[in-house]
Amino acid sequence: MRGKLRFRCKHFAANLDPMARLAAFRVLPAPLADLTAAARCVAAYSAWRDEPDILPMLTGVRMLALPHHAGRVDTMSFHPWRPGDKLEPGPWGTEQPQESGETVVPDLIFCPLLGFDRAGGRLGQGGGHYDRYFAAHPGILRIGIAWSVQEVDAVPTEPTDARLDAILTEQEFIVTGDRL
Ligand SMILES: Nc1nc2c(c(=O)[nH]1)N(C=O)[C@@H](CNc1ccc(C(=O)N[C@@H](CCC(=O)O)C(=O)O)cc1)CN2
Ligand SMILES: Nc1ncnc2c1ncn2[C@@H]1O[C@H](COP(=O)(O)OP(=O)(O)OP(=O)(O)O)[C@@H](O)[C@H]1O
Repeated sequence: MRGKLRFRCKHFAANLDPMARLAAFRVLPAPLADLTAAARCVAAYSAWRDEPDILPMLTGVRMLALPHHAGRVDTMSFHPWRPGDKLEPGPWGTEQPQESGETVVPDLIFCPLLGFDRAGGRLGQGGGHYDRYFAAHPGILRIGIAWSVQEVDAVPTEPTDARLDAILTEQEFIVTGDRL
């Protein structure tokens, strides 16, 4: 399923009309705009490969944080980051903030994914990094970010998978939990 979804995502992104790409993920829908405005800290990610770039849409938030790996390890933390701050390659190939020693626990996490379903199922890159973080911090709201073509009927779930509260695509805001 990961292979199929990577392929889908790559070709969808490559064939996106430039105007559609410009318009995608530019404005937060109302419930998310209110939540991010009220949040002390919002976590996002630095777009990798064909992932949607959501950072331009989040310039107004009080504090932004990005995922950080101290090494090729299971765990992940979040470091405060300001637009313009330097990013460097992390141990898994994604870009991350420079080591600052400063970690923060966000109130809301916008997370990347490979696949999602309408029950809040999420398929990630396979490291279990977000799942472990969600398990350790169950109170944090989890909003998946995806292109609409990343939807599948049912993501195969494991007991350790944490369900998303909602998913935002270039077409739709899908509420999947009862926390929003
Ligand atoms: N933009 C972005 N940042 C992110 C994630 C993500 O999915 N997207 N992550 C989500 O958890 C974490 C990084 N975790 C990752 C885990 C595995 C692979 C991975 O399989 N990468 C390569 C192989 C890398 C290798 O083995 O050296 C690949 O896909 O080919 C990538 C990221 C934190 N930051
Ligand atoms: N809370 C957890 N505690 C311990 N192991 C976990 C936990 N969550 C996931 N794992 C393990 O991590 C591995 C990868 O998990 P999974 O396939 O769900 O990753 P993913 O959701 O695709 O990746 P990611 O969350 O990094 O985007 C699996 O072996 C899984 O059992």
